[in-house]
Amino acid sequence: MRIEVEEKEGIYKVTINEPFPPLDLQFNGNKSQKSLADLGLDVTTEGGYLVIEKELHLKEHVLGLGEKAVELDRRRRRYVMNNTDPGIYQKFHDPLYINIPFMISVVEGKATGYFVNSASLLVFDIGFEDYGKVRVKVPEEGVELYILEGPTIEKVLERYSLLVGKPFLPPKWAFGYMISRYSYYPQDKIVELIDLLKGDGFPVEAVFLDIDFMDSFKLFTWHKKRFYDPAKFLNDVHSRGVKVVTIVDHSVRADQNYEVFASGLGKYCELDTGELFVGRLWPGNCVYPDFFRQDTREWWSKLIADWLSQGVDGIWLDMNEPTDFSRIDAINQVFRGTPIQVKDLREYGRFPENVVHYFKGKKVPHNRVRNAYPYYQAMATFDGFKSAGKGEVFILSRSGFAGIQKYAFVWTGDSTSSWDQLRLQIQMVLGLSISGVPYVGIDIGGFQGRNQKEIDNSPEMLMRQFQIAMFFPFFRTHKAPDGVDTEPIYLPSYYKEKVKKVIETRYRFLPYMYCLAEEAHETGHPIVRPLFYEFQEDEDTYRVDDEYMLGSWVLYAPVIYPQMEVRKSYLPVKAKWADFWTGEVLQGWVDSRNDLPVYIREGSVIPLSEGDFIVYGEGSITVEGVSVRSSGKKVTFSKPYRLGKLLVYGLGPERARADGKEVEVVREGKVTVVRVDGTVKEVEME
Ligand SMILES: OC[C@H]1O[C@H](O[C@H]2[C@H](O)[C@@H](O)[C@@H](O[C@H]3[C@H](O)[C@@H](O)[C@@H](O)O[C@@H]3CO)O[C@@H]2CO)[C@H](O)[C@@H](O)[C@@H]1O
Repeated sequence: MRIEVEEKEGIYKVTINEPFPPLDLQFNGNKSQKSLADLGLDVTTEGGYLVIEKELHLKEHVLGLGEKAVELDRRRRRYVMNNTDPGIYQKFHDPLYINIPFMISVVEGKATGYFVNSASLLVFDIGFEDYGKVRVKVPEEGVELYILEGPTIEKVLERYSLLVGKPFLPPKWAFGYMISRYSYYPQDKIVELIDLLKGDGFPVEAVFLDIDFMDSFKLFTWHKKRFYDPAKFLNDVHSRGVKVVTIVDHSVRADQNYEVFASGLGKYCELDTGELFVGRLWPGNCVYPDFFRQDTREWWSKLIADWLSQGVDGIWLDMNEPTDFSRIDAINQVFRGTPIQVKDLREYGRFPENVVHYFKGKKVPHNRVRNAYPYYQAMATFDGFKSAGKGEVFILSRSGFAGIQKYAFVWTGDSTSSWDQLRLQIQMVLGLSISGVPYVGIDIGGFQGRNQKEIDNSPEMLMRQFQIAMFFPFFRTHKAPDGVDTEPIYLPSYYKEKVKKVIETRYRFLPYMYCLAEEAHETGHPIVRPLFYEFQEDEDTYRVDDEYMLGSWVLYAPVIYPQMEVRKSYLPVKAKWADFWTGEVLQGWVDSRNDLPVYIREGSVIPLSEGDFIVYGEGSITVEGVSVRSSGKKVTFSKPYRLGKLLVYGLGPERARADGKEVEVVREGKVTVVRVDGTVKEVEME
């Protein structure tokens, strides 16, 4: 076995034999003096597999690996990395849509990252098969492996994003409330729905069009009756300040009279015999672009650019694991009319094994690179935005691989509206965040309609889903055709008001969330974070995965149990916290009776809507190019700033002066409110 180790700035690259990596990472390291053993690793071969091994310490935490329907600490389980459309999933189902071969190990407070640059079916066994070992099975003869030094989890993520790519910077509207349904139509009803929502006081930033907007599911077409005048539709929606995002699957209808199909011949996935691979998806017989090919990506980018140029604002890439129904349809066909029901067809929703791609001048079996398909599709789609001259990019992708953060938002797919899944959805979102994907969210409302007994269609459940998602970067309601309506206007008044409060609170924190998006773009830091990200040495935080942080300064402990009156939450003891609503200063295990338990960490300067700021002790932040500093007694802006109110937590002032002039100071509970409402450079408090 040939093994080479290179190093550069805290990153080690281990090359084993002759790899064929899916991502071309520009590393350029120097030859390292360290051996594999010095890095705590061992590599062996076992029945055609490479096996990478390391010790699993008794008090080690293992994090990451993308979208996994389990607890955030991945110990004592085996994970399969193979992008899959599960149709429906519950906790512990594996694999799901997004698989990222990147894990972070934390041993005695010291974090180290491991990234395996392979898009084939890897198996990560974290102390399951062998109690004291982490073993990664690679079905290849050669592989590229990167070890990323910490010592903090944050530093590992910074190094990972330097290596694999930094998150793109989305437009501000992407963080607002968006509506979606499988499927909204006809066009006038959508406009009416937007008016109803807005009329009831709900903001709407974007509307998503699911597959029924197309003519016979042909990509880049409009259904002639349902969208009788697309230009009018786009104009009607835009004139209401709302963006339009359309779904674009990877399935091109195989139809000689369909221009897109004809224009792409020679660029689709093939079988190893050289024949075109004709599969089945929503359009019936269809073909799939081979996104591993440069010429396919260029062709696709042009299609995307043309589509966007009519005024479409965003693209939703669905089914891009990639999924194909041909084998599922064939199996169902065999048993049609019999009492036999095949229970789990998930395995068969993937491309057959004899599909090949043309990648970097080689003919490669699909399974060797499968997990990177959505990455290359998203890359080509992103380029489409650029060639259309769009200043803003919005892509939502269901599947993903390492690097998807450079191009897209992701969400957790076809979730279920059940109590069990409330906690699971938080875990899945945080699991993705900690795997380098900051723009993530869920189907608020739970996608599944009425096809399972666990589904809870109660207003309380819908309200709780809005609540858990309050600070998730992606914030969209979406539902299957047979489910209840999830837009909040359909809720009974008590719950409607509660959801309004969630949306208002989210919008209140949007300026802060956007600062975090900028931080993610510059550094690779996640927007929502598990508690252990901020408090790596606090062992309690590794088992608390029903709370999350928004950046470093806001902790949120959503209510996830039915009829819960008191929410017990953990506020890490290394910091001091103030209840956002009351200003009460707290620490450790606390009880909250509030529906939205939000806590502010000491040391924060947090921009809110309407030019307001929270200040709690000494801290700083940069918002829209203005850097804001608080010494606890004085808040200074680097440029004149139109300030609304300062909400001062902790010890409040008796008197305040803005640029030397006395201003009003009032108390709201334990929060001191300094009202300024004007352009200032400095506010002093006594
Ligand atoms: O564009 C329409 C929606 O497409 C996605 O969801 C589909 C999913 O990918 C399919 O696998 C399938 O799932 C169903 C499954 O086949 C069936 O056995 C049963 O278990 O129910 C599953 C869910 O209904 O159909 C889904 C669409 O119904 C995408 O994830 C959605 O967001 C899109 O709205």
